[in-house]
Amino acid sequence: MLNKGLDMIHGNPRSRLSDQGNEGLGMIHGNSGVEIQRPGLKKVLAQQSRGDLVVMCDDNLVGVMMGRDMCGGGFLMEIKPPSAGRFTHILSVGIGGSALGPQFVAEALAPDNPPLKIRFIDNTDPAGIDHQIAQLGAELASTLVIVVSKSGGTPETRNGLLEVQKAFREAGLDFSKQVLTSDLVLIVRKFWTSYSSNAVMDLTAKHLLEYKTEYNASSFFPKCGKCDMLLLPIIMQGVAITQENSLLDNTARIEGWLARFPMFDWVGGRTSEMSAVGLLAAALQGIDIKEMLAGAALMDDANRNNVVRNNPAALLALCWYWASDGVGSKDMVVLPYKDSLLLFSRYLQQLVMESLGKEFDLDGNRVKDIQTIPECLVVVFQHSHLEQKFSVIENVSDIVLVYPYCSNRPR
Ligand SMILES: O=P(O)(O)OC[C@H]1O[C@H](O)[C@H](O)[C@@H](O)[C@@H]1O
Repeated sequence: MLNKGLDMIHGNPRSRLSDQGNEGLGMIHGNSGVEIQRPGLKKVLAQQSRGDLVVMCDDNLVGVMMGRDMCGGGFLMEIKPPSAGRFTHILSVGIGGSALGPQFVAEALAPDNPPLKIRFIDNTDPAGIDHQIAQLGAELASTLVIVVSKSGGTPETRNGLLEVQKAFREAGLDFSKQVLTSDLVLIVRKFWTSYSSNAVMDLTAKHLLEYKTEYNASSFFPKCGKCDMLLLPIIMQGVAITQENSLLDNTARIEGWLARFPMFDWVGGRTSEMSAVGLLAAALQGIDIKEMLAGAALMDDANRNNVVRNNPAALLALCWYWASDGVGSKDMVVLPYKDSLLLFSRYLQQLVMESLGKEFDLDGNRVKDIQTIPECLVVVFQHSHLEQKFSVIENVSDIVLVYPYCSNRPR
């Protein structure tokens, strides 16, 4: 799972770089159609965690947001909404695998006061959607909407998007008109392609002006107060993360949304957290996505270990297999002791039940191995569970209990 998720950050899998000669490349731009094989990937992640590289995630808001100016000040690109000074909120619209990962990560890893606070519309309940929009109130004007759907046609997500667009209209904010012309998008893409290939590390005002001239953009680029870098004002309100040519992709393209991040068919929606689906929202909340990727790489290594007792995923699977007689005869109940892991069980539920709840295995054998993780059980369940165990019934062995824990709330 992790490997696929990690590979995703390198964009188009069609061409490959070998391990050799990768130093300094590190970040890969999706348009260049490059993928790094695993040994190279590890090296890249190590470099990223030293902070000397920029994580690129295709066409490429993560790259944009991660970019620092030469003097180490604010973002090189100043991204702002058309009707407010700066973005204050993200409204993420998606469901299932396109919502649960980012939700879990926001709950577990976002700083106490993130630069952008995130809200989710992940169901088609009209009252729930209205509630999220109403709570934004006037801050809708400073809200960046990210619409995530691998298929691009999921009705719940489409409903959420339509409701959000309606709310923008009613607030006098035109969702689609408030996006930038493709000229400047081109400039941004070209800029980052150059930056990411190390061709241009000494980006100066002059260099950016060349782009400005080349694409005849009429925007005014203010200078950074501390160095010579120019700030590119990017005006936008809507971002789509979806498969190319999906309904959502076409909508975003026709309506001229600023950014469209591709999702690839070989990445399962439920395992897409380490792709643009999870990384974009995380980066915008100020979560260190380089550390996320480095941590994922560590787990990826651990879960490839052939020695079962050193392989956490294999151990968990084996325990569950053993405890449920190999046929999923018991449910797994996940009790996070950490408040920050509250949504872990909900994320895991989708991951496991959708992956394993199949009638046939990969070889076409009938397995009907229906393994279940009941809906999000929080640690308070531990309280009632113990009460039940010690006072009412003796036997609660119809479930497998898992207690995820981490010593500190990561920052
Ligand atoms: O990302 P989408 O295509 O909109 O699909 C959203 C979700 O739909 C269903 O729930 C599928 O079972 C999930 O795997 C998927 O993540």
